[in-house]
Amino acid sequence: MISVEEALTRILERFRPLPSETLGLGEAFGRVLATDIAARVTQPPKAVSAMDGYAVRAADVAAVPASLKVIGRVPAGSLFAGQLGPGEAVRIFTGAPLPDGADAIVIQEDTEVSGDQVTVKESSPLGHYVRPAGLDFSEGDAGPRAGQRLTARDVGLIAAMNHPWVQVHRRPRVAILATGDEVVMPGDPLGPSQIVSSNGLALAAFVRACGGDPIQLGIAPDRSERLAELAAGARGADLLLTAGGASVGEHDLVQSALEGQGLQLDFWKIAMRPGKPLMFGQLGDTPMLGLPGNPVSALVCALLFARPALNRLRGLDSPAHPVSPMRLGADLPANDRRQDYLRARVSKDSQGQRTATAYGRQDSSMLAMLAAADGLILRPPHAEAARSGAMVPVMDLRELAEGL
Ligand SMILES: Nc1nc2c(c(=O)[nH]1)N[C@H]1C(S)=C(S)[C@@H](COP(=O)(O)OP(=O)(O)OC[C@H]3O[C@@H](n4cnc5c(N)ncnc54)[C@H](O)[C@@H]3O)O[C@H]1N2
Ligand code: MOO
Repeated sequence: MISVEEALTRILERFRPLPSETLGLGEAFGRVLATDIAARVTQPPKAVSAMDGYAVRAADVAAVPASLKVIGRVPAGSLFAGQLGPGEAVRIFTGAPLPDGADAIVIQEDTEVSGDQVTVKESSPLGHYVRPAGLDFSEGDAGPRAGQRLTARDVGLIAAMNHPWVQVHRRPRVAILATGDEVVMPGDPLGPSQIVSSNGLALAAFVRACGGDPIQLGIAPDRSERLAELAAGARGADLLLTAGGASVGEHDLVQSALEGQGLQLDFWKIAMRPGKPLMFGQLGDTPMLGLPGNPVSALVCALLFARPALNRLRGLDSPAHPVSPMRLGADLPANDRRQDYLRARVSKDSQGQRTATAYGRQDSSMLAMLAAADGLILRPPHAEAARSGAMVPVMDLRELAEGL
């Protein structure tokens, strides 16, 4: 058995960012930029008013009340053709360019209008309510960078920088193959000793949450030829995930069946719980992660190993799993040689201090508990017994995996 760290290092060595593609900005949310963005325009392009009111010369309204002659109006999107002279004002609206000669805005609430005269009741210092050209950014300024996952804010900024298209990394294509004679799809006829398959659908959802496109290869029965046939559908995918058949029983056929198809095994078995029988290798051009069949093991391994691989494929450079220290809510016994990921409830006290309490029974078949869990308490190999109140590392499932 190898350590979790070594397994992750060996997995990540096999993955490089996928090539980029050009996408309309409207489709780019959540994708990872392949190039740096620089502003193609200056925003705002000219000095503009930040309020509805009157463009004035600050000097003319230094002493109030001041009576000015309104010589025109300038809504947003137009330009005032003339020049504003002493004793004059121009009616102006939010976002409209300042007329030449004006250097301050008086908001309309501080004025009284009569005919073409406006009486200004409050003075307005130089530059008041004026947004100078380039306040937000100037042409050539740096925007979002290559390797950034685009948020709604980024999309807004890139649009404002006048880019209709962006270069983003292609989404990883992930083939998913569930295995086992005992599993059938939800809703299908269920034999007396059969159970409903959750792994394929859960992994596909997880792949989507990680920015990939899942390809369902179906459920392979425990027969090598059929398993190999279905796995052949992974050709062209960026990653093959199998679930089940990874362990040591005579019916655990994934390794032998795929070795018959040229699988180059890199490693098999990790000192972790859940997830010990995980295997990693290469089937043709496609890296393959053989996940254990227990639903919790499959998803925890996907989180620990498939997610960093997918992050690398989609151009993100954040393979590490964020882990934060939390207070332990109940005693834990000493650990054996497998690194443990204990499903736990996390609560927050009034000071925001978080406490993680492991569920009593930790069985890798218990999907309901995983779904209810807020976090995974990380117990390194041979960790000593820990008392309630001790600080322990926890992976926060609610913050972490965009949907695990
Ligand atoms: N003698 C040993 N037995 C086992 C060992 C071991 O070291 N020695 N390891 C155990 C561990 S740890 C795990 S984890 C499991 C993993 O086994 P497999 O990857 O071979 O998975 P299966 O045997 O195919 O299935 C395990 C379990 O999960 C259920 N399952 C499978 N597929 C699905 C699915 N699509 N949806 C829902 N549930 C699924 C299956 O019915 C089994 O109950 O091996 C231990 N055994
Ligand atoms: O991954 Mo097995 O995870 O210990 O049941």
